[in-house]
Amino acid sequence: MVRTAVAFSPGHISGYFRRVEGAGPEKTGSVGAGVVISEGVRSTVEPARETSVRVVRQGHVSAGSPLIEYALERLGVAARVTTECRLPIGAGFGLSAAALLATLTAVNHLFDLGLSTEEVAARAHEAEVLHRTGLGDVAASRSGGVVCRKGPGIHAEITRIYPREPLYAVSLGALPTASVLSSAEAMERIAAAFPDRCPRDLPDFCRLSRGFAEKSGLIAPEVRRVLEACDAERVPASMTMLGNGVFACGGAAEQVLSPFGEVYTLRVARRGAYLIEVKP
Ligand SMILES: Nc1ncnc2c1ncn2[C@@H]1O[C@H](COP(=O)(O)OP(=O)(O)OP(=O)(O)O)[C@@H](O)[C@H]1O
Ligand SMILES: CC(C)(CO)[C@@H](O)C(=O)[O-]
Repeated sequence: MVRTAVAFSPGHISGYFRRVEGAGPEKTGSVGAGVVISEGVRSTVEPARETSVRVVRQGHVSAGSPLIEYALERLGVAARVTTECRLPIGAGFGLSAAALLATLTAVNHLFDLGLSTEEVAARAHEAEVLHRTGLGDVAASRSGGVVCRKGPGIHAEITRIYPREPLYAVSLGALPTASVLSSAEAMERIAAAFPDRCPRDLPDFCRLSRGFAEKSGLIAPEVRRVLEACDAERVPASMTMLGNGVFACGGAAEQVLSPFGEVYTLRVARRGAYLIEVKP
């Protein structure tokens, strides 16, 4: 029987952020706030002669993931990797970071690399920043909660609160993170829109995020229509950063979002990436 390791990492919805450029990927990232969510990525790995990645979502399989391939090469290992998720990719659910954290957690055990959880996160963060697929998602998804990141990278001070109420989200399509992070103009608008405080609770997170989204100029017309429907029912809501999607909180949110697509009911995660099993 082939030795196999399986791990899971929660995803992360970023509500507002500001890029922080440091000397090298370790000190580069973002400050901001987001919610680590119960849904994420499950990764199954087994040793192989060459690395290959299969990305499975709702029965649909695609091949390849440059950032996972990069991270495994840096570790000097080769594995057959299968990632599985329910949420859509590229839609602002932080799945690139979750795929990295889950895969590297599994690989660490599969090959007995002896990396600490901090080293696993450092390598995932490096791959994210270099590929421009995220800035603060790895730091957030290392643990659970509604997070407020006060510095860039995985060593920064992060506060976490754990509300029990769910968050609801719909996706209207992908918005490749790299396309926004590569635009100097978008980064300037984003920096000017940054609300300089941490959220008190989930509704406060939604409101601070909305103020940021409005000023950032990132809201596409189809996202605007959903936000207007939320406003009409006084449901606090904002845009998933960075995706064409909306998250909302409060009892009426599910009903208000439902005409616009599949509504995901998301719990605030209680913990970060973890190993599920190693066999045999
Ligand atoms: N589940 C996954 N398994 C493997 N690779 C993934 C997965 N999700 C994302 N990726 C990698 O990340 C790239 C997309 O990155 P992007 O940052 O746009 O998506 P995301 O992380 O889902 O969304 P966001 O960062 O906007 O929250 C994909 O091209 C793929 O290489
Ligand atoms: C850049 C970003 C919005 C992409 O999901 C996220 O990584 C963040 O908040 O830094």
